[in-house]
Amino acid sequence: MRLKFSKMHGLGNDFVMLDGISQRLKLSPEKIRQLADRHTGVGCDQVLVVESPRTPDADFRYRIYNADGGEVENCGNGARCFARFVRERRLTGKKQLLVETAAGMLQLNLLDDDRVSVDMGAPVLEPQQIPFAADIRAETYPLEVDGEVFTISAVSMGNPHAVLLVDDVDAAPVEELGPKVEHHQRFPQRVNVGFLQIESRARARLRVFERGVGETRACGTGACAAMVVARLRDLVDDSLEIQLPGGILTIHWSGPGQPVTMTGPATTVYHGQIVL
Ligand SMILES: N[C@H](CCC[C@H](N)C(=O)O)C(=O)O
Repeated sequence: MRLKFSKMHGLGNDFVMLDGISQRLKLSPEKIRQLADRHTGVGCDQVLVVESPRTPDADFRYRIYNADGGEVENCGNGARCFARFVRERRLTGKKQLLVETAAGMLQLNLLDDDRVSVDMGAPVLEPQQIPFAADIRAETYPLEVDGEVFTISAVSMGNPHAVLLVDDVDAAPVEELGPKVEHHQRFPQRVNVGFLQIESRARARLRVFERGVGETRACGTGACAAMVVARLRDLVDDSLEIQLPGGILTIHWSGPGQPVTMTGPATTVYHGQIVL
């Protein structure tokens, strides 16, 4: 199968973007893993597929696959790159897009300063909807890992996130603790793991060990989850600049039941073809 693709990234969280409208795609988990492989394929954190919408008021549908081949519900950096991709491929002339994802509808806005703003929807905090094994909803939960108890918060942005507060992200045990929390039995669908350092009520630093990928240079849904957790604990105000290893995302959230808005760049690196 010969596939045309675009290689893109959002602050270094990189993607293989596929137009599933102009070309018929049959992508098994094995083919996704092959595409994502940084030695034998194109190499990326996630593979994103553009499809025609299934509901009348949506402009497109977009599907997200982690490098391990698993399909997931949401991808914030990917949503920004998606908006740039469909414009550059002339699949639309619009600057405001309504897009179906497995997590629900996303509103994407291409801004004049070349960034993309995404209404990521409202966070979900009920444990069983995250999903996370807990009797009642709380701001924080004790999580035992190898006999040590860590304090986490749990939230869904359509995809599950655990957030831990740390004093210094550079010294955070991302590689060692990340996979153990990702695969913790209290997260039946595994989980993305954020390490969050609050610098002020308007600035924070974040590293994310992503479900199905490992540590990425940025994670949009992770930044949204971190904002929600910090805001609920009254550590930040409604607008937060989050510094990730790959760069800065601006997140706005005015409180429970309200949507989280994420704004940042989306970059096209090159276009290519691959034979799978
Ligand atoms: N990098 C993506 C998150 C992908 C989440 C994926 N790792 C999952 O399993 O939910 C983002 O910018 O939101």
